[in-house]
Amino acid sequence: MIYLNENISEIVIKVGSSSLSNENGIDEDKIRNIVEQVSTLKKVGKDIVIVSSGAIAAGMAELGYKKKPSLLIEKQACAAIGQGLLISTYNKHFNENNLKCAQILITGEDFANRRRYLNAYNTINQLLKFNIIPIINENDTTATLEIKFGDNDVLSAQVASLIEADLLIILSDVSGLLKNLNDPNSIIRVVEEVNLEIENLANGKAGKLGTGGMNSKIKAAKISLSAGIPMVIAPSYEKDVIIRVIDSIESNMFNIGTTFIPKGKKLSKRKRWINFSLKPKGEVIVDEGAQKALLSGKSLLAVGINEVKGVFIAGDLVRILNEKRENIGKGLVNYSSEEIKLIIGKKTEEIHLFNEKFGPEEIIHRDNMVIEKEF
Ligand SMILES: Nc1ncnc2c1ncn2[C@@H]1O[C@H](COP(=O)(O)OP(=O)(O)O)[C@@H](O)[C@H]1O
Ligand SMILES: N[C@@H](CCC(=O)OP(=O)(O)O)C(=O)O
Repeated sequence: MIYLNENISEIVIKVGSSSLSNENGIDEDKIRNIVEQVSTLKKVGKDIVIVSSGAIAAGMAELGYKKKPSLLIEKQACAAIGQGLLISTYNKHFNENNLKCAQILITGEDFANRRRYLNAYNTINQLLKFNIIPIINENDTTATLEIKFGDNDVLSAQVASLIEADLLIILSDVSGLLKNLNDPNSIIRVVEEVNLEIENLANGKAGKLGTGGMNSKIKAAKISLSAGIPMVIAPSYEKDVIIRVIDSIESNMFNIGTTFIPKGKKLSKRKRWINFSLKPKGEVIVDEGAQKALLSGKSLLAVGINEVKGVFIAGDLVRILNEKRENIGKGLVNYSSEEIKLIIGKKTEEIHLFNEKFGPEEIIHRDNMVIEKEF
């Protein structure tokens, strides 16, 4: 049965390396199977964006690697060799189904730059209008460790959040999130909150061909849920898995994979971008009064700041910590670390007295702040 509910019209499908390759490189049968399911969904009017791994695995096979190389530069070379092969395989099978696909390669740096982030959004949207299936991968050849998304699970959740998709499906080589890796029956069917107990289930290792492992799928779930988007980790090897996942959500049966259901408050798109696409460049330590003000939704003023750490410029993201060094949240600063040091603990009137050029009174405006409150 094909799901026709209009509520789920935009779907991001992440395909892990093990779901499309084997020790000999790209596994055409696996790709054909995914492409055929996507084609079925396109016929009933769904918009599909694929986030596909597999470039490194494809390149490894070409170079005769038996296991994943450890050096980043070797992986980058493998990805450069494999990415073309990967896309041409998708292209061949989509063409057989009278569909076209497009390649998009992005890095974490692209998403950290708001203009490029919005450009990515516009391009994906235009492709969808053209009825073309965007196939996104991290640009492994240019992404170094500091600017990497790290894995495609997180990238797929960022993409789902960017286009405000209705559903994110992560296809992998496991039946879902397991309590015990050796017992497929220990699957958790529904997760409503990604708490420590859930985070601790991920054992930190990826499979032979994968990169992110379960850790990164849990990180992806946090991003997806903060955007109000349900996410399902599902077994790519099950017949008609994508269509069954959609059915499982539609019927509230949750009978395939692990479904993460959004329950909490949804963050605005801008706050999601601040929270998940940018890396903090420093820290501000605030006093108790400021902590209270921030938790009740106010902006951060100089008077509540005790200390500044790191070197940053206006517009950078910084962490906000309390006096016990517990995390309160993050925000974009209106001033550099050097400027803030000059006005720490001062009231706005005092600051204006000695520097009339002083701009906005907020060091971090509440619209540019995300409260995380991990204490
Ligand atoms: N609690 C868990 N439940 C299921 N899989 C887990 C868990 N903890 C770690 N894993 C590992 O995560 C792997 C899937 O991630 P990964 O190898 O990155 O695959 P993919 O290429 O599909 O992203 C599984 O094969 C499994 O070894
Ligand atoms: N960008 C890499 C994939 C990295 C990755 O996250 O892999 P996986 O854990 O298999 O989804 C590639 O194309 O090989």
